[in-house]
This record gives sequence, structure tokens and C-alpha cells, in this order.
Amino acid sequence: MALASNPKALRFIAPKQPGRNFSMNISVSCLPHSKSNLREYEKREKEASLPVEVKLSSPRKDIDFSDPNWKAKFQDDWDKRFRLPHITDILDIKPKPSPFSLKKSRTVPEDLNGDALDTWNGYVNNDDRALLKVIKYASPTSAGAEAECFGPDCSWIEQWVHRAGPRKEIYYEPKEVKAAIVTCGGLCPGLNDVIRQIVFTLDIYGVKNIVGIRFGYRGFFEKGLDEVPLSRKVVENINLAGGSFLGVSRGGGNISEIVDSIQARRIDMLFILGGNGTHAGAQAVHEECRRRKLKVSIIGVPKTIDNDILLMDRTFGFDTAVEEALRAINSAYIEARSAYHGIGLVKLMGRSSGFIAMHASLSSGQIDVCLIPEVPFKVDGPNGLLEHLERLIQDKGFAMICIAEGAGQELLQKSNATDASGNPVLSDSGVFIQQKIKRHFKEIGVPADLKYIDPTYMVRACRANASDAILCTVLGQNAVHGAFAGFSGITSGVCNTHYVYLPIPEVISAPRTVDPNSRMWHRTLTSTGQPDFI
Ligand SMILES: Nc1ncnc2c1ncn2[C@@H]1O[C@H](COP(=O)(O)OP(=O)(O)O)[C@@H](O)[C@H]1O
Ligand SMILES: O=P(O)(O)OC[C@H]1O[C@](O)(COP(=O)(O)O)[C@@H](O)[C@@H]1O
Ligand SMILES: [Mg+2]
Repeated sequence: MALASNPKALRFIAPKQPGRNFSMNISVSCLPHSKSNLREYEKREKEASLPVEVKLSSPRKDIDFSDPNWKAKFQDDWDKRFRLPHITDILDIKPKPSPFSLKKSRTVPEDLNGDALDTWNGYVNNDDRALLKVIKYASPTSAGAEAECFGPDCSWIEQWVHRAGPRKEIYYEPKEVKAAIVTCGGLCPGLNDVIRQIVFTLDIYGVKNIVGIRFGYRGFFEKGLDEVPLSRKVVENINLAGGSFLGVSRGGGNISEIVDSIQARRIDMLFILGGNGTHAGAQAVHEECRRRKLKVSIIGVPKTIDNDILLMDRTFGFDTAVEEALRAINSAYIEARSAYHGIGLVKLMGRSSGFIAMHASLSSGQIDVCLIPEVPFKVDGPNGLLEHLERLIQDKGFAMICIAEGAGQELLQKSNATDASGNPVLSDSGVFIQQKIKRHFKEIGVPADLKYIDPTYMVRACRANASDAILCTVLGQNAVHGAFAGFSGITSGVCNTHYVYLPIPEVISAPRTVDPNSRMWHRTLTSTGQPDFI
């Protein structure tokens, strides 16, 4: 018999025995590796005294599995959902051969007789696809299967998405194109790398009229924010610095006004770098352009340091942010280790997604407790965070905590305030935990030396590391290929290491969050050794 490891609702799972089907679904509020949980588990297992079968809540409530054609229907619907909007949907335009030459950069492959294969061209075919999901789950109880598999038998369904890259035929005359780039939302390492690659690639296609829109969407309507002319020469070295060469901003803007401005400036291609909010704006701009039947390609490049965009392996800048966070964690660790009863506390970004905190905790190997927004925790009382800290101080002499800014918000006073973009302004989780710890150790009369580090803006105000720089390069280049191929309302991403185009609505239907049932979160728990604090 195995124990499913869901921190909120653990289930008893037994192999199915013919003729003895019995199922139960029991909620136990603790993790499997806690002793009391195991005792509870053993007790209830005894009470059940029969083999039990897991009863999963159907992971796909949107599908009627009793319909014999559900698979075909799902796949049909999938293809429609992931179809890329194209300017020929609204305008009758004929394509022309792409000037983006691939043959010059390599020898054309030869066949077995040594003759050049004329059919080779190195372009991506519009019918090329990449698989979004690559795991075939044997059972709905397999780790990670609950949210991924289809139906009671955990069927395999191919979920294809469009491959990104240069097409053989293009829908714009490069010499006539005016292309614009805008960076919105907060900063993120790699913005300049993406701007630079977009300009380089446009230049190779033969586009001469390239401009930057300053300070996000604001640059479309605020007086005095003139366009910045961009060229290979202008952007040559911008990747050496962090930030955005064009400036960023949150808030403001009315979609109709932005599209008026796009029309007035005669922009044909708009590359929009930003997160969930920015992409919601990009989608609205794309729809308004369609409504007005404009020949404009709106292409997104996902920028989010929180890594909270759906379907992608990761977004650019995230890797760099984690690496920067490690510096803060290491400093806190040195302080904590060197102090008598030292406690190191590091707060990292992550409004609603704990990816930075989770990855930084995992990669540092120095964290005893990782707290993220997706996993509720208790601070006081039995099984609470403070009790665990007491134990750590007693057993190893010091303790290290990494907390995401959005963690434990339910414990804090809500301000109901929002920023200019409408994002909630959160209460400071780091300061809250810092005060709780200080007060607690004072109250119990145990000396504790707490050092709190908040490197929030340091992790994003830096230049991209090597792996992010490559990701930015590919995403930036693919954005331009997507625009020339005539797509609009799409974004450029990486899925299962393959570069793809995705329709914007599919990636912003919800923020991507850490799944507390995922192998990655369980690996983090294994690494930190923390119990669940409930
Ligand atoms: N739902 C939305 N529709 C249109 N524009 C939006 C929407 N949400 C945010 N925006 C605009 O997108 C820009 C960036 O949004 P923000 O949430 O601050 O950052 P991010 O794109 O990183 O999520 C802002 O200028 C904001 O006004
Ligand atoms: O102080 P600012 O500039 O509003 O930015 C802080 C916020 O930006 C975020 O990094 C989110 O921005 P991203 O779009 O890059 O994911 C949050 O984690 C953080 O709360
Ligand atoms: Mg956002």
C-alpha cells in the first residue's frame, strides 16, 4: 500500500484487487514523512482493513469521458485552441519568399551520390509541431498525474503546439516595414538581450525602420515620450547592462488609444515584452487591430521574473534571478552559521508564485525552511514554524529560512491596495516572520540572533546570465520570424526544450503556480527536511 503525498489531502491507496473494490478518500493534514502522520495513516489503514482504491477527483471536469468520441473531440478542440491567428484571417494577402537566407550559413546536405539536395531549406514548416506534454502516466496516482492525465484510465493524448522559427514565405515587405519594441511591467534580467536580438533579426530581414517605445504602454500616449530609433549600432552593447534600454512602467493606457497611436505611427510589427498583464494588453491590442482590419502583427515575448506564465519551461531572467538570490542566501547563511543561535531569513520575489524561492532553496542547499504562497503554513503552536525553528536551533545551532513575498498572506493584514496595473500590493511577509521569530525567542527566553536580508530589487536589476542570454536570443529571433510569417496575437516560448509559438490567451488564462503535489516541491521538502506546518 502506498501513501499519496498531498500536503492537504492524503489518500490511502491500495492495489486494486478483482472483486474487492472499495474506495475511500480521507483527509489528513500532514505530510507523509512526519511520524504522527504515519501513525494516523497506520491507524486508519487498520480501521479500513480492506484493500482500498484511490478515488481521484476527476482532474478534467471539462471532458465528458462517457462520450466514446471524447478523445477526438478533445484533440479537435485543442488544435483550434492552439491555432495561431494569422493576418490572412482578416486580409487577403499573398506571401512572398523570405529574404532570411539559411543556405549561406551552412553547406546544403548532399544525398548518397553527393548531389546537393535542393529540397533542403532549413526553414520551419507551418505544419511542424512540438509536443507540449511528454510524460505518459501509467496511473492517475502517479506523481504529477492528477493534473495532467485524462480520464479514469489516464489516457495519453497528444497535445501539439506550433514550432517556432523562420518560414520560407513571409507576409511583409521588409523595406516597407516599421517595427516597434516596447517593454512593460517590472524589470527582468535579459530585457536588453531580447531588444538587441529583435533589432539584429529585423536588420537581417532588411528592416531599416525600427523604433523603441519608451516606458511601456505609457510611451504610446504620454506626451514628451518620443520614439527611440533603433539599429544594430544603437543596440550593439545594451546586453552588457541590466534593466531596459527603453524603460518600463506599470499601469495606464486605454487599448483604443494605444491602437490609435499604432495607426498614427504606421507601425506594422509590434514586439511587446512583458508578463501576464502586458500579454493581456497585447491580446486586447491584437483584437482591436483585427477589428479595425489593420495589417499589424502583435508579438509577445514573455517576461516574468516570477516564472508565472503557463505552459513554458521557464521565462527569461528567472535563472539569473535564482542565481542572484543565491548570493543573498549565502550571506544570510554565513551570518547565521557564525552567530550563536543564528537565524538567517531571506525574502525573495514572488507575488503569487513561489518558483524563485523554491529554486533558490533547492539550488543553495542551505535552506531549512522554504515558504511559498501556494503552501499555507502555521507559525505558532504545535507543528508550527516557530516550534520547528526551536528544534533546529537546538539540534544544529542555527536555521535558514527562505520566504517568497506572497507566502502566508492569509496571516497578514490585507491592505486591499493595488499598484498602477491593478496588481495587489502585498503586506511584507518577510518583516512579519522576522518580528514573529524575534518576539517568540524573547518570550521563551532563548537567545536568537536573526539576520534578515531582502534582496528583492537586486535579483532583477542585473544583466542576464549565460543560459538566460541564450534563451533571450532565441525568443527574440523567433518573435521576428513569427511577425514576418504573418502571425499576430502570439507569444514566443520554450516547451520541453523546443521553441514554440503559442496563442496569447492560452498562456495567460491563469498565473502559473508551484503545484504542491509536484515532484519539484517534494524534492524541495526532501532537501530542506521541513515538515508541513499545519
Ligand atoms: N488585463 C489587462 N488588460 C490590458 N492591459 C493590462 C492588463 N493588465 C495589465 N495591463 C497593462 O500591462 C502593463 C504591465 O502590467 P503589469 O501587471 O504591471 O506587469 P506584467 O506584464 O509583468 O504582469 C501595464 O501597463 C498594465 O496597464
Ligand atoms: O515593485 P514593482 O516594480 O512593482 O515590482 C515588484 C513585483 O514584480 C514582480 O516581480 C512580478 O513581476 P514579473 O512580471 O516580472 O513577474 C513581483 O514578484 C513583485 O511583487
Ligand atoms: Mg503581472
